[in-house]
Amino acid sequence: MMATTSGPVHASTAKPMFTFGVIADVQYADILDGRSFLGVPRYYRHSISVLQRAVSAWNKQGNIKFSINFGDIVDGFCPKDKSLWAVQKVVDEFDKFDGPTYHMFGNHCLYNLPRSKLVALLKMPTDSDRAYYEFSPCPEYRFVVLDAYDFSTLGWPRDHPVTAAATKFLEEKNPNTDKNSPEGLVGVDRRFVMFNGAVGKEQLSWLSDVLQDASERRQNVILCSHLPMDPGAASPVGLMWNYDEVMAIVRRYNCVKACFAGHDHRGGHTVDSHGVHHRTLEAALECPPGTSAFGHIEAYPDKLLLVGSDGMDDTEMCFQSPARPLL
Ligand SMILES: Nc1ccn([C@@H]2O[C@H](COP(=O)(O)OP(=O)(O)OC[C@H](O)CO)[C@@H](O)[C@H]2O)c(=O)n1
Repeated sequence: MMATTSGPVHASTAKPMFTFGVIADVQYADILDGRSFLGVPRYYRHSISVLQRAVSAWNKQGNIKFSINFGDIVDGFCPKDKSLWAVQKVVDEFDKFDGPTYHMFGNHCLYNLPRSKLVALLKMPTDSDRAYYEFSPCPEYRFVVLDAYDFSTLGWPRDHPVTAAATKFLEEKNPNTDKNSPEGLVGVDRRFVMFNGAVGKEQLSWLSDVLQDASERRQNVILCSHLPMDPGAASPVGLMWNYDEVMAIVRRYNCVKACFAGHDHRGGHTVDSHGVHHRTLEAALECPPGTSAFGHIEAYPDKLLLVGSDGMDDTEMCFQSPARPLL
């Protein structure tokens, strides 16, 4: 039995259908250690060692089918003339893993490089500049990777209509001169800061179509996003701007079993009122030298089991409604 924040995890005797690796917020930069805005130590050079340990553990385990990187591959403090080099250096480490890695955008990625460049560098499986996509590792499971900065002030060209619309939106929601500051905002309204973003209209409609199709196929869906989507699993200041709209779509179907995210570095876990698990993953960046935050997740027909390294809590996520046979 393993220790967890959410109760005891019972080692399963059954074989998982598949297993995948997870890591979040590497935020690598070739700079001296520093601190977050709130004073939490950040180890910019050590974070790539955490990734190296993750890849080595996944390869050693031998049955990790793919890995998911939950965004913020490099830090905003990375000198901009080194951004391309730093992203490539981290991608090269992921490439040492014996399987594909699925990436998503985080705010720090977008402080460094434009969206179009990142889509290519991160080899996102899309046929355009779109940074959201889905894949199915087996007939019973579907993964949806969201672009949580599709509607945001980050990453789009200055004269792009999304930049103008998102700037106006933030102006209406956040009265502070510094739009990264949540000062004066109360409760979940604290999420209306510039380092967050939203899933845009077209992406919402695409999500609804994917979930409809997954429901018809009786698939378990796992939503992946850099930004958390439930206040029980993250601090309000880390939430997606329109997490409520995304969750309203999720609740039209009952195929989504878990939502995974990064961004809020201390991590968290909750089960929402509809039985959906929300697990925010602990950040690689904030692991003191010699420690690590990564894990692998075993997928069963009726649950997910996250087995974490020292800095990532183990979590058993039992589904409220078990998977049914395919039609
Ligand atoms: N209260 C704050 C918090 C942050 N900032 C500034 O915003 C930029 C991004 O912040 P940072 O902490 O680096 O963002 P992360 O994505 O690493 O983490 C997100 C949060 O932890 C979510 O919970 C940076 O320039 C900060 O200085 C701010 O002004 N005021």
